[in-house]
Amino acid sequence: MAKTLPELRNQIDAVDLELIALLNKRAALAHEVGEIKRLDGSTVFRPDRENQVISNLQAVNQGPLKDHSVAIIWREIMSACRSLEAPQRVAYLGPAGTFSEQAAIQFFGGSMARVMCVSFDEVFRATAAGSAEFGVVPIENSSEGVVSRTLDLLLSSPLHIIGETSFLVRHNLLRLEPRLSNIEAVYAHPQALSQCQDWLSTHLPHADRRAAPSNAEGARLASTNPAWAAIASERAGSEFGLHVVSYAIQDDAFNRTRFAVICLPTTLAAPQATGKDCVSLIVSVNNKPGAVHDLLVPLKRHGVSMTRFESRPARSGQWEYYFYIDLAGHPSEPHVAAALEELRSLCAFYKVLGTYPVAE
Ligand SMILES: O=C(O)C(=O)C[C@]1(C(=O)O)C=C[C@@H](O)C=C1
Repeated sequence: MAKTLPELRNQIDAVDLELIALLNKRAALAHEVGEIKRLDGSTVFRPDRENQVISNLQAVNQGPLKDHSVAIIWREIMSACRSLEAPQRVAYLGPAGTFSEQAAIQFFGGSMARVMCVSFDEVFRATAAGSAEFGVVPIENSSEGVVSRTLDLLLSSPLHIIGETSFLVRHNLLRLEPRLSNIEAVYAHPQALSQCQDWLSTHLPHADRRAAPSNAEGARLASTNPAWAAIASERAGSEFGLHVVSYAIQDDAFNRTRFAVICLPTTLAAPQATGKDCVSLIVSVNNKPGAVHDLLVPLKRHGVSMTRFESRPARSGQWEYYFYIDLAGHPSEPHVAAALEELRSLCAFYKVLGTYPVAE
């Protein structure tokens, strides 16, 4: 006979009692690890170890929980364990409700300490100055391309990339009034305005498009005037008491944004190899015929795949460029090390931005 609702709930309560005891047992062990780290002065947060923990569990997971859910649950468990030592101070573009905040929570879990900044420049400054241990910044969007300010800041910054995270970004039109009519102006970060430009031209051709420092700040502005709207996440809407007038208005249904996690090399050295890693570099070559082709030769020779290739003007006025290159692999693998060494010998400028595990 099928179990009744009270019987099932009693069983769930009993399992939860076992879980809370086990979780606390786990937290006590993690705390012991934390003590060892405190004595030898090493960093509490070890993203490579966390990825290993999650992939070990996914390998034995028989469901019904999905592997993706296992990753989310254990990220939070480890975030809670880390916070017993000291919560990681993480800088990102605020206010509350930005996609950067969502990215930071996805990477560090909800037990981090939040350092909200007014611009990407401030995220870099706060992280380099030590008021935050880590920074989270958007690096590229699948429909709009690179976030050029982030790339330019990475060039001159002492910070390196130790991780990445990405998710589908859904933009919504938010407003005090639950209607699409009589909207004078739409506020959003310039990236969001351009990711929704077709929708805006079709549905709100007469509304003024106004740039805000962040989508969440746009939502705050929209909460001050009923004739204004904002493009932002549902979370930002509920933060500022706005209605969602239209859902998912981004022009590309698969609009994905990738974020980089940055820190000083003294906070955390490059994560160890996990088997699914990436090396990010910035290089430049002297402006001569075939120079870019030459860059690719060592990669081909040593069998290293290039997963990304972007260029940014070097601002020398000479039509020179910096190339932002991502390679699959880890420098501890001999073929990757050999390719990097050869590449370095060809470049007028060569900077390793970081080596880190690739996001799922
Ligand atoms: O294994 C460690 O180094 C730990 O500190 C334990 C633990 C965990 O909870 O499993 C916590 C923090 C680290 O980021 C990695 C893993």
